Amino acid sequence: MSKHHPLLQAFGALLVLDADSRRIQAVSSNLSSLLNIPIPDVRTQTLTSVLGKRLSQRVRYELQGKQRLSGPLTFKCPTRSQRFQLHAYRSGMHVVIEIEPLHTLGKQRLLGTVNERLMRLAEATHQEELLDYLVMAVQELTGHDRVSVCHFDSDWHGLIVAESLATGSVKPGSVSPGREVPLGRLPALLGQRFPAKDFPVALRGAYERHPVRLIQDVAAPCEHLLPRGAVVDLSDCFLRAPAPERQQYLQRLGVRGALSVAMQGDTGLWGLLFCHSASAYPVTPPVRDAVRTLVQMATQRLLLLRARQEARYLQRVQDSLVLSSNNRLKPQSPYQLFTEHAETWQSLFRAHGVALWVKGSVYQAGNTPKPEAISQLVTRIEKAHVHSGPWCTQETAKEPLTSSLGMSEQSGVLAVPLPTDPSQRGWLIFFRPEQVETLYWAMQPPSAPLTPMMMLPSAAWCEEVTGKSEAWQRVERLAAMDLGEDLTLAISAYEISTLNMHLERERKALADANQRLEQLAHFDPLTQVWNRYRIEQAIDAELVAAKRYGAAFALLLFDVDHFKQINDTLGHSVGDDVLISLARMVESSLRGCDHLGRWGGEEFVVLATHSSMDAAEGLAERLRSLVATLQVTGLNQPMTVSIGVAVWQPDDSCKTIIARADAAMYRAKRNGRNRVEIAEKNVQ
Ligand SMILES: Nc1nc2c(ncn2[C@@H]2O[C@H](COP(=O)(O)OP(=O)(O)OP(=O)(O)O)[C@@H](O)[C@H]2O)c(=O)[nH]1
Repeated sequence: MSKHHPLLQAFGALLVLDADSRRIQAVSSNLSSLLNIPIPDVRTQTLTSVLGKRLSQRVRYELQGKQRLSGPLTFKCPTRSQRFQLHAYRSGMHVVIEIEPLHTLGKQRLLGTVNERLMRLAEATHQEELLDYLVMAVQELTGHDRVSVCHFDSDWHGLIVAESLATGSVKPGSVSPGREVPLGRLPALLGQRFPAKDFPVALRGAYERHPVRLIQDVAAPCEHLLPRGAVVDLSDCFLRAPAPERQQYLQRLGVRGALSVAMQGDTGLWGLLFCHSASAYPVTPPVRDAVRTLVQMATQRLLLLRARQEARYLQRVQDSLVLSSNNRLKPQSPYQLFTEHAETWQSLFRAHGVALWVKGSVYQAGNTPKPEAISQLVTRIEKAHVHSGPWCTQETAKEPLTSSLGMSEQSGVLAVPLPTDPSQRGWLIFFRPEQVETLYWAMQPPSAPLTPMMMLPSAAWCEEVTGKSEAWQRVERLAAMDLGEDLTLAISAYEISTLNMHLERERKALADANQRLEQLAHFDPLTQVWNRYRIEQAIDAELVAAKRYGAAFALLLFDVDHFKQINDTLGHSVGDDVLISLARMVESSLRGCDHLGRWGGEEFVVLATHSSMDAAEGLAERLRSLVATLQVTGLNQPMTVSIGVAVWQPDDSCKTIIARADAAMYRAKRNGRNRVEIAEKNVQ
C-alpha cells in the first residue's frame, strides 16, 4: 500500500489535525454522516467545533509529549445517542484521530469471557492445546467463518497449524447474538501451506509495527479524505483501506471479512492469526482489542512453552555430556567415548547414524556413509567451513559439498567441528534419513506456474517433497555446539594424559640411561669399585682439601702377586673371580670415608683420608694380612698382595703421589712380595 494512501474503510471515520491537535487539516468523507454533524468547510473547522471543548482538551492533554494515546477514549455523540471510540496518534506533522462506533451491549459479558479465555490459555501445557484453544476462543468471540493460526517456517512459508470453523449459527459467548453464521462457506485450511511470496517483507514489516489488521469488507467502497489531495501518512491507521493487491488476494481466497493479528516471536514474526469470513463482517473495537489480547497472551505462553521445551532438551544434552559424567577423572580415548555415547547422541539428535572423525580415524554407529565418503566430507567441510559453528544440510543430494559423495541413504548432515588440534579439527557428524513429506499448498506452490485451476481457493495443491531430511532445529544446532565443546575437552584431556604417560616413560628411560652412564663413567665394570678416572677425581679433591686445611691423606697402591700365574693355570675367569672377591673384601673392610678404586689390571688404589703415616702403614698391614685369608672357589693356594704406601706431602700432585706409591709398591715386589713398603718423600 502506498505510504500516503488516501482511501479508508468505511466502518469508522477519520480526522487529520495540525501538530497541536487544534486545526483540522482533513477529514474522511464519512465523518459528517457518522457523527451526524454538518461540516461545510473542512479547513475552517477546529477539533473543538467537531468534538466539543471537553473531549478536544482531553485529547490534547493526553497526547502531550506522546506519540499516541495510551488507550482509546469513548464519548457520546451529542447529536446522536450513539457511543464512539476514539484513537489518536501522531503521524509526521499531523495528529490523526480515528473514530469508530461502539456497541457497549454485552461489554461486561465480553470482559468476563475474555478473562476466562485468558486463564485457560495460561494453563495450556502444549503448543497444540494452546493454539487449538486460541482459535476456538477467537472464533467464539468474533464468530468468523474460519479462524486459523499460520506459523512461518525459516523460509517464511506459512503452515496452518490450528483452525476453528464455524459450526453453529449462534454460540454461547458470541458477541453477535442472533447473527446467522453462514456455515461451510470457507474451506478448511488446516495442514495446508502458503508460499513465502504471500507474505512479502513489506507485509511482514507492517504486521510487526501494527499487529492488528481489520478489514470488515474487502469489497466495500472506500472513503477518501476531504479536501481531496490532502497528503497524510495513514500507514498506522486502523481504518486504512487494503491495497488493491491485498484485496485481490483475499478475494482469491474467497474472503470478504478479515481480521488478522500478528504473533510476534522473540526473533521476528512467529506467525499470524487470521479470522476470515465469506461475507462482510463487522468487528467492534472491544472485540478486536479482546482478540488482540488473547493472541498476545497465547503468543507469550507459546514462547514460554517453547523456551521450556528447549531448556529441557538442552538439559538432556547437558546431562549426556562426557565431562559431566562420572568418568571425567579417567580420560577416555575417542573410541571409548564414541562406543559409550554414540547411541545417546543418536537419540538426542534424532539421527539414524553418527560418525566421529579424529585425526584420520573414523568411528561409526548406526546408518552412516562409507568411511571414505566421511573422510572426503571432512576434507571438504574443513576447507569450505572455516568458522567454529556447526555445518548442516537437509538436502545432501543438492548441496555442492555432499552431492557427489554417494550418500543416498543420508539426506541430512549436521557436522560439528572439534578443534582439538587447530591445524586438523576433528568432526562429530550426525546423519538423518530422507523424510518424504506431502505438502498441501493452499494456493499454488512457490515453484509451480499458476494454472487456472489454482485460482480456485478450495483446491489445495499437493506436492510431494523428496530428498530432504527433517530440518536441524536451532536448539539442536546449539546443543550440538555444547556437545562439540565437551567432546573437544574430553578428547584433549585424553591426548594430554597420553602425552603425559609417554613423557613419564621417557623421563624414566632417560633417568635409567643416565644412571647407566654414570655407572660406566665412574665404576669399573668387573669389580664394581671406582674406576681410575673416578679415583683420580677423588685424589684431586683430596689434594685441594689437604692444601687448604692441611688435612693429610695417604694412598695405598697394591698389586696381586703372581697374578699371571693364576690366570695361566686356572683360567681367566678364576682370575676375574679373584679380582672381584678381592675388591669386595677390601672395600667392605674400609672406613666409610676411605675409597677403593681399580687402577688397572690387577692393581688397586686405596685413598685413605685424614690419615697419618702410622695409620696408613697400619691400614696397609691390616689389608695385606686380610687378603691372605681370602678364599676363592677354584683357587687352592693363598693369595697375597704387595702394597706401596705414600702419605701426602705439601708439594704433591696426583701424579707425584701416585708415582711415589708405585715406586714403593715395586720395592715391595722386589723385596719378596706380600709386604708393605713406605714411599720416599721424593721420587727421583
Ligand atoms: N683375569 C684377569 N686377568 C687380568 C685382568 N687384568 C690384567 N690381568 C692379567 O694380570 C696379569 C698380570 O701379570 P704381571 O703383570 O706379569 O704380574 P704378576 O703375574 O702378578 O706378577 P707380579 O706382579 O710380579 O707378582 C696379566 O696376565 C694380565 O693379563 C683382568 O681383568 N682379569
